[in-house]
Amino acid sequence: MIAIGNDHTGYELKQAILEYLDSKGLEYKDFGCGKVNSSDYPDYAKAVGRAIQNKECDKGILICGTGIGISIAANKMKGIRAALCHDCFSAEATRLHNDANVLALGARVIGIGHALKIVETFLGTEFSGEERHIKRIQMLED
Ligand SMILES: O=C(CO)[C@H](O)[C@H](O)[C@H](O)COP(=O)(O)O
Repeated sequence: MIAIGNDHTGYELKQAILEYLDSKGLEYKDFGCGKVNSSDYPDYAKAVGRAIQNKECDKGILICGTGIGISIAANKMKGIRAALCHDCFSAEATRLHNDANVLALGARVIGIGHALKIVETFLGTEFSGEERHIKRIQMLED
């Protein structure tokens, strides 16, 4: 189950991602926000992070204007490894090496087509499980 959340800047991109997830038969839970003029990205980072912490969801996607604020917020939560990715190489590497459980995107930075490829890459890549990466992730947790 994928948790998804966005601030006001990310609504259109989220709708495109939801359509993509539907087309692939992937289940998600949408934590907002809807189409509003203004909202505060920490609220949505917190909702998505909590859903992962309590194991309601196993991965998350967060969107704000740059992806920066919402990833900073998510990364303050224990067990959350949010990766801001605007290219497929990073999206693949962060799954392989960091076992990132949240993908952050900047809706004001990249186009929808590119973002969907990044989502596909992120969701389609498994953690490598290599010992050195497990050790480093444990160091992050500690
Ligand atoms: O947090 C951000 C920057 O790191 C996001 O891009 C926000 O979406 C942005 O700050 C929202 O700005 P706005 O002027 O309130 O639309």
